Amino acid sequence: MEPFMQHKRNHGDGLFAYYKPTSTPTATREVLMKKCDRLLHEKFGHSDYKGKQKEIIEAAISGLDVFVLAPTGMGKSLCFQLPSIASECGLSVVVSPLLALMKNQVASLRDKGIAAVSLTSDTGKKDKTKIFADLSSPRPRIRLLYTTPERLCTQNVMQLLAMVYKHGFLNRLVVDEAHCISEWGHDFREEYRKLGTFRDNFPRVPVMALTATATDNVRDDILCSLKMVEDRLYTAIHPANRANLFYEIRYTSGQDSLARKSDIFEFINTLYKRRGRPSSGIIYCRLRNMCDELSHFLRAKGLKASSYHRGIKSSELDETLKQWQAGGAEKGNVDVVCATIAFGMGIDKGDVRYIIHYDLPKSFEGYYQETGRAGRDGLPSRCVLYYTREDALRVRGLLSRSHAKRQDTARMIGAPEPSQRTGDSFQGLVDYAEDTTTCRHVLICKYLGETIDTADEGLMKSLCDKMCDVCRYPGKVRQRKANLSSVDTSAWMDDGYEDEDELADYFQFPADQAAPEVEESRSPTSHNISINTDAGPVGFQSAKRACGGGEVLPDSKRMKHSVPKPPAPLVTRAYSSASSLKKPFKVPFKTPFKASSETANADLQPCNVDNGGAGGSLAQKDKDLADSDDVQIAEEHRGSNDSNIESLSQPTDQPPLPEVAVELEANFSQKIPLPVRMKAFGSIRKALYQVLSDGSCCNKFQGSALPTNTEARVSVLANAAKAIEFCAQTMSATRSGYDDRVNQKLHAIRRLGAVTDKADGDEDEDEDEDETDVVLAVKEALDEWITRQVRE
Ligand SMILES: Nc1ncnc2c1ncn2[C@@H]1O[C@H](COP(=O)(O)OP(=O)(O)OP(=O)(O)O)[C@@H](O)[C@H]1O
Repeated sequence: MEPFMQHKRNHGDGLFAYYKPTSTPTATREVLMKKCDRLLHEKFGHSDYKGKQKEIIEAAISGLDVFVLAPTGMGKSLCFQLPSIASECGLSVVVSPLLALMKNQVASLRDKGIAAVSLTSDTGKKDKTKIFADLSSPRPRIRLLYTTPERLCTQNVMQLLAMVYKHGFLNRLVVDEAHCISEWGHDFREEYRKLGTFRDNFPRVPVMALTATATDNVRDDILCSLKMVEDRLYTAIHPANRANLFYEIRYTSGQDSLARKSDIFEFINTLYKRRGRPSSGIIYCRLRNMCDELSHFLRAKGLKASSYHRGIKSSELDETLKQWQAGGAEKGNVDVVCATIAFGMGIDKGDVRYIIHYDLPKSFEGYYQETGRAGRDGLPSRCVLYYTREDALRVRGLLSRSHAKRQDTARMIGAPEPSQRTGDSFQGLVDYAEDTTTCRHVLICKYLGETIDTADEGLMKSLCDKMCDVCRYPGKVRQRKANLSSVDTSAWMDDGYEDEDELADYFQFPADQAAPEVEESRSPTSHNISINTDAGPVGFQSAKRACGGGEVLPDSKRMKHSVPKPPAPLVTRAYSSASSLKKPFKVPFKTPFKASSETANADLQPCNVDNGGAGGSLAQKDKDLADSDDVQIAEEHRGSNDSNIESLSQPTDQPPLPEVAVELEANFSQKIPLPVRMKAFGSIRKALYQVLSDGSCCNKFQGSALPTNTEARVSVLANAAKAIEFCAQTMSATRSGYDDRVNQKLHAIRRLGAVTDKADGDEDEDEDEDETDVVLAVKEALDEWITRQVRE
């Protein structure tokens, strides 16, 4: 077994590291280390190294490959920044997943007078020219070049680096947030996997990979992908524990959002009173509209709150970040940010005193990363997670439907079975929340693959000195858990992945995308739900096995036994383009679609709709559901048909879109009037046609180009538009919500058409949700068409 495979986070001596001597002369190393010590004070203003920083830096300047696993806020950046500037000259290339992360680091380095630049889609032409000129010179002056994996792997950049390498000035490759490399990592980004070519091209250049959340599998995957070499590898693994964070779960039931918001206000207010001044904090919400609602609520109560998500203009986001970083003491500044995961990696503010999760994150690692924004100055800080079983079921439903969709797609295109990693990570989080007997710190460390001897009192005290609700007030925690809705574990065992037909009816989202908006008002207050109440060792065993045990993840069986069926009230006749697209495209028009008052000014070509099919069954379904929330919402909005769906004008040089016959997907609810849906469908179809018909973005669809035959092309795009419309419709309980979602899809289609360097624009999962829907819908329509061709 390779040495790195043996490394485990270990709490015995706190740290675990391998070090191998290299050919770098000792004298040179000593000189460089002295310089690092000096720069640590002079440039970075720190009095001493933290954790294993010194050893890591020593290994780096010795020319070794380095793998660093250290908790959030430990100071990983310094581990590559310091060696990069300690050497007399030469370039370090830093690969980072997020523009925001790069921006922050580059700005901070430049403030210190260090020649750092970023090369991304944001970089202006002039700056790009300067960077290229400098790197092509015989002795480049740039010391740190931040870039994305996509850009790094372009021919231009590789050629440029080849020149730097030839001149002997390519010092190292740094891969920050390296878990993105691994399919087992929660932020997996396919493009990262190409980074191994760096080693092929520049074999003498050392590589450093850093992450806060890597299980054994992830670690092995990273080392293997980057082709890091065993006999020149230094591994530094820090314990994951953040002893200064107080972890707490607040158990509630149902979706009483007012009660939860009030509770959050009380929590913040009490904290302010206790400290005698406001404190910085972040409240994470899965949904954008909840960020807005909550920040509005808190502002109305007198707190300096602001919303942060990808639905807000980036200039406004920059402003919010600035105001929050400045703290709320000044007029106009901000204390608390209500944010989606867009506000995540790269946020480095020392004095964040609390992190609240308004609802459940989608993965354990996400939770760990997000809580890791708190207390980076080492002072006590609080992390509160609001937990309801209804929410757990909702997220579980999303993830399982997404998994089913991936399986479908994989089967269709003959790709390997997708891993169940996301579902297992989420299960780990549910087990963590359900556990009221084990210290939260212990649970986190165990989840991340550490071995903890709970009989070792000294160790236990060092992990958690009454810094979690379970250790601080165990009785109260158990009492509070009684607030949760009751469970029916038999449902857990009986339902799940078996009923493919039913699952195929659910809305499907990619597991690694932000959850879609689901109107709170539609949520049930109690269900027969299937949560494993007997978490703790057993629950965690599975999570650990899933992420750290080195085993490839199981089997549909495990999914079957651990994935509950989403609660009935959330189940509408949902989007399933996979199944719906299997139906042959309908050419004959049953009932011509008539332009009504609300569609008279629609910028779409006339379409035809099968009212008899869709409408008829809808009427029956509405009758059946006469008392449901859906219908009530529909009643409220009946008659308000003014559309806010954006128009996409068709370029004059394109011929008008050919007419198609289409039968929109039926739904139980008629909350969105059919003519409005038809208009949306037309706009989406037109947008797809404009953006995709030249074939320029076919790489997004596994290289499949749209059919050249006009009739087939029209059919594919209409089917895709139908799926996208239904996707927007299914998740909307109100007209305005529907309009917003359709507009988001239209924007996503436009983004697809823009020439982008994906990672550069891809700053958060949340941002890409719509784009992914669009891509999936088109892919499925294409697959369906290809399958039909083959059959015929
Ligand atoms: N030796 C040190 N002494 C004191 N503070 C330090 C030291 N090294 C780094 N820091 C500070 O620790 C904070 C966290 O650093 P950094 O952002 O590099 O953490 P990280 O490990 O990359 O965290 P994350 O994974 O959450 O991004 C920064 O504010 C940094 O200035």
